Amino acid sequence: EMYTSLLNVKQAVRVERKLIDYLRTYIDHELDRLEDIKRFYAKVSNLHTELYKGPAVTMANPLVAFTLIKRLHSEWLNVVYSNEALENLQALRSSYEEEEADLPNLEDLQGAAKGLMRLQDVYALQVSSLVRGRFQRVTNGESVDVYMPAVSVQLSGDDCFLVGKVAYEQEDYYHSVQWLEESARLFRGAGEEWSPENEGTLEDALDHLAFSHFKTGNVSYALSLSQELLHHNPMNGRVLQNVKKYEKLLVAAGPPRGTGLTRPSSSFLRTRDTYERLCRTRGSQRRHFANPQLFCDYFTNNNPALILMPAEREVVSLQPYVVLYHDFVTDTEAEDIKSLAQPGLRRSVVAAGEKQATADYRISKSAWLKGSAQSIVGKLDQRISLLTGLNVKHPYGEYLQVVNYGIGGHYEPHFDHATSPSSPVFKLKTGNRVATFMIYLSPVEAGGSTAFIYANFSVPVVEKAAIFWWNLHRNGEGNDDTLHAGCPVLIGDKWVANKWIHEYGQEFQHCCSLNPQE
Ligand SMILES: O=C(O)CCC(=O)C(=O)O
Ligand SMILES: [Fe+2]
Repeated sequence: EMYTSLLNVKQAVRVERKLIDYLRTYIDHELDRLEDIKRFYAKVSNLHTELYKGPAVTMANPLVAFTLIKRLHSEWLNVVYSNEALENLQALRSSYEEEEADLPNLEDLQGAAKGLMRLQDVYALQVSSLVRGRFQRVTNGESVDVYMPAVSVQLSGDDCFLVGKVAYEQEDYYHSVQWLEESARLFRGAGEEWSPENEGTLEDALDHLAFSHFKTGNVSYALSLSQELLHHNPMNGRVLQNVKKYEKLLVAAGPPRGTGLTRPSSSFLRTRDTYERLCRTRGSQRRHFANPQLFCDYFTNNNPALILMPAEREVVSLQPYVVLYHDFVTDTEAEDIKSLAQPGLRRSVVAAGEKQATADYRISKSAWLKGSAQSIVGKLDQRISLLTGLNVKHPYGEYLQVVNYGIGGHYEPHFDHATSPSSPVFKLKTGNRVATFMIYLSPVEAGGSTAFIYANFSVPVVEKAAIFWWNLHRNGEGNDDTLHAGCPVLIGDKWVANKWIHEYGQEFQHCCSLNPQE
């Protein structure tokens, strides 16, 4: 599950570097082999142009006759049946196989492709721009850059084919049409040139594209693509059948209907539009001047420990109550926390009934850090306690959960608190998650904001800052306004750390109330 954490993707670079070395060795050996063959070729052809001009004369020489017979009996055989090519290839393959455990698998490829399609959707990116290495969306009929990458990578026809095929296999023709269209265009542009690394061909792209169009109701386009395919391969029986079928359908159906290209439905359609709007606009926070109750200050919480080093507090929202503490951690602390977490990173899970399971709606890896009182984790606990006035010691606070997002990594709208009595949140026997304290351990170049769906605002990632909110009303009921999400990371390597604080242990710090409004 390499695609679920950018850290693992970075590690994959090292594997490819080794493969490059293996391929260099292979090429060198093959070049040596070809040199040897060329030398033999030159030797024999020289003999024929120089020595054998008058055969009767030359063969009278027993040495010439002997070497001819020897060559024909053994030298040619050794050259033609040489095992060297196979040995070279086998050496390459066995080196490659040594790295196999560290190579991405099919699930990784599919996960990465789905990540690209997620970014396409959430940020309304144009596929035709993406394949040119640009992150653009159409606004008022014009392509505008959402982000300008420092390095731009173009996609090949085969790259697009693979993304399109992942969509196609999920019967998601909305995406397969767009990606296969680009694939066919790029394959056409590349001409008939064959590349050994490719998985698909123009024919494959046309085949999948035609069927995708047929499935979305565009029969006439499906027909013309199939005809184009037959032009390249007139003997493809299946496509010949399809052409007949499409022609019949077109006669029967009369003039074409509008085609139905709609995005596949998801589990959270109701909040999807708001979620995506909040992710797209970095400036979707409310304006401070619009509400004087939203302010910035230096906060000490009346605690002597904070008087000399007050926290820079920014009240972001009142309902739900959300605050940002700027510069909550130092660069070194953030780096240390990330390194401590690295060995323990595992695919993130979500509550599924009483159990926990992986899900497409949360793409990241996470690790739990216990840490003693003297450790960095302990120091952060202390600082969280000072700021929030809450008891964060285990089991009143959960261990620190460090999260690293993957390709298009995200966490769709959810509550941090348990919404069912059977939730694993209650395993600690310290009640529900009353509050969330989340630290942004890295900057993110684009995307990755934290969006509050019902409250209608989003907070962009602020490196080294921490965000805090109450999940429960004072009467213990969950506050629905805290429905929130981690937007897909467009560009960057996003790391956060979650500290979830429970109800118990706070009796003197955070008083209960029966008023459901508080
Ligand atoms: O990464 C984010 O911005 C939000 C993460 C989150 O909500 C969570 O981990 O529960
Ligand atoms: Fe959350």
